[in-house]
Order: sequence, then C-alpha cells, then structure tokens
Amino acid sequence: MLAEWLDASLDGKTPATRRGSVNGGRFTLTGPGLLELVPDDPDPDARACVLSAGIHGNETAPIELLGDCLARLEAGQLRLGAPLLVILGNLPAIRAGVRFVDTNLNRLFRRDLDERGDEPDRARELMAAVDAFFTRHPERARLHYDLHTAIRDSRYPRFVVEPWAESRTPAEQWRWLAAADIQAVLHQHQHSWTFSHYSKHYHGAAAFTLELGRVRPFGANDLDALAPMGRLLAALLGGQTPPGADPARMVFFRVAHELVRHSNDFRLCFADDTPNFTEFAPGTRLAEDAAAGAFTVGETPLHVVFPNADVELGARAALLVRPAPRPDERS
Ligand SMILES: O=C(O)CCC(=O)N[C@@H](CCC(=O)O)C(=O)O
Ligand SMILES: [Zn+2]
Repeated sequence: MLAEWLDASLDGKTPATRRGSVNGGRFTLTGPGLLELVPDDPDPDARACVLSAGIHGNETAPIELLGDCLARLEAGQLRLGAPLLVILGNLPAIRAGVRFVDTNLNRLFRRDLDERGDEPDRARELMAAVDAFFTRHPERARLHYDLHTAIRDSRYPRFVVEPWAESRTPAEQWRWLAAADIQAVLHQHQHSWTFSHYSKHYHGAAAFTLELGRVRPFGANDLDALAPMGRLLAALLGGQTPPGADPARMVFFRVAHELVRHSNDFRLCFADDTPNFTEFAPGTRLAEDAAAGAFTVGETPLHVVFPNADVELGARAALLVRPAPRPDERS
C-alpha cells in the first residue's frame, strides 16, 4: 500500500485506501503527495520527522530512497517508532521530469507569500501540512530532512546545506550526518526561504537540505552510495538513535556571497560543467551582469556551489563559499 502510494501519487491517481495499518502504527494519506504515519508505541525520545523529496521534480534518487524505506516498513523489516510526515513536493514537475513547471518551489516557503500560481499554491499546502504535523506532536524534538540531488558534479557528492536561522542545530546532527556518509556541510549566511529553512525558522526544527549525488532519471541512480543515508532514515523512522561518527570526517563551509542574476545579459565566466566546491583564486572574474557589473574574487579564494546562469531574474545564480570552522570548534 505505501509503495503504491508513491506510484499513485506520481501517476496522479487517488489511492483507494486513505487510512490503514503499518508495522507498529497507522498511516493516513492527508492530501496529494502527503503521507502521515503515527506509531502505536513511540519511543519517548523519537523525533517528529518530516522527510521530503521531489521539491524539484527531476531529482529522483531521494524519491527512490524514501520508496525503499516505505517498502521495508510495509514488508515488516522496519517497525514504526516515530511520528513521520513523508512529502512528495512538486507532483506535476516530478511527472514531467523537470526541476519546476513555472517557478522554483524551493524559494517560496514564507508565510507572507502572496504570489499566485500552482507552485505558490503547493508551497502554501506544504507549509500548512508541516504546521499541522508539528502542532500534533508538540512535546517532541523536530527534524526535517529535505532530500535533493544536485545539477552538477561535486568535489563532495553528498553534502548538506544548513539553513540560516536563530535556532541552533543540535550537535548530534553532525555525528548522524557524518555516519550517513555526508562529506561536506554548507552553512547559509542569511534567510533563504527554502523548505528546510521554513521548518528551522518557523518551527525550530533541526533542518537541512541534503544533496544526495547528481540529478538522474528514475532507475539510473546509484542507491548503493546512499545506503548509509538509508540507515539514518530507517533509524529515525524506527524512533531509534541513529549511528554516529566523528564530524571531523566532513568539511565545513560558510556562504560568503550570493551571486544573483539581475539582468537578461548575465553570464558566469567559467565552464558550465564546473563541479560544486571548485576553488577560484583571488582576482578571478566569476560573473558579468549588465545591471550589476562584474564580480571578481577578492583577497581570499572562493569556492562555487550551485552555479546556474539560467535562473529567473532576481534569483540566485551561485553561492560563493569559504571553509569554516566545525560547529563544535566555534567560539
Ligand atoms: O545543483 C543545483 O544547482 C541545485 C540543487 C538544489 O536544488 N539545491 C537546493 C539548495 C537549497 C538550499 O540552498 O538550501 C536549491 O537550489 O533549492
Ligand atoms: Zn533540488
């Protein structure tokens, strides 16, 4: 039934059953692409977990990873021990195999959003679903992993973006992510209005955007490389403490500058296939924009992440980042 939910959501069909039992609990399909699971006998320390995928429609590995977790729950190989909200984000974009249909859903997660259209409407539905879920479990620590894959190759194929917010990320997260074979962490420097930022900013959740390899079509993903991440998700679903490892395995970066596309006459001055985290030396010209002028690296090197010249006007065309101290080493 749960694995069918995934297929039915992607096919645009209404599943026949909206409620039912799973090993250790109950599930409810609360809306298109929205599956809520409640354990009968939750572990007292279990987190209230939001796991989302498909916020960008062509990022399929996370959907396969979540499908695998749900199939194992259904087969009785996992037992539900934590409240869980599973989300498939942009259903029309997933069906079309594109990043988005009209506008980038992952820039719309703000409560004062007044834009109109399908993606803004979906952002409002998803924000309401997250609000209702966390409100139903007020006593529990909150967690949101928003699972993505990146457009380009990367010097660190698996990395997380930590959204900026007032609340501090619990130290256990760095140990869990290291054990899940995450290779790098990127701290945001300002509000970003992404889905993970929403849960951290408005709900104080431990929240990340996880980049789990590169964009590929369904069936072409290397799920073996994601087995340690699958173990982290399975432990969260089971309400157990996930395995931990030394965070020093990961490399930490912080955003220094956001390159924004201000005009139609905008270009990045490096090759399209430049991998994420590539370093550029002082004096290198990185972008030219008819409205904002050129951007050149200053006195310290910068690494480029998520370069994309083909974004909407006013949108982020790249993050420029620098190595940062580990959170446990910060003063
Ligand atoms: O590879 C790329 O250029 C984009 C991959 C992607 O979708 N990344 C997320 C990161 C969100 C964040 O900054 O937290 C995005 O751009 O929405
Ligand atoms: Zn994405």
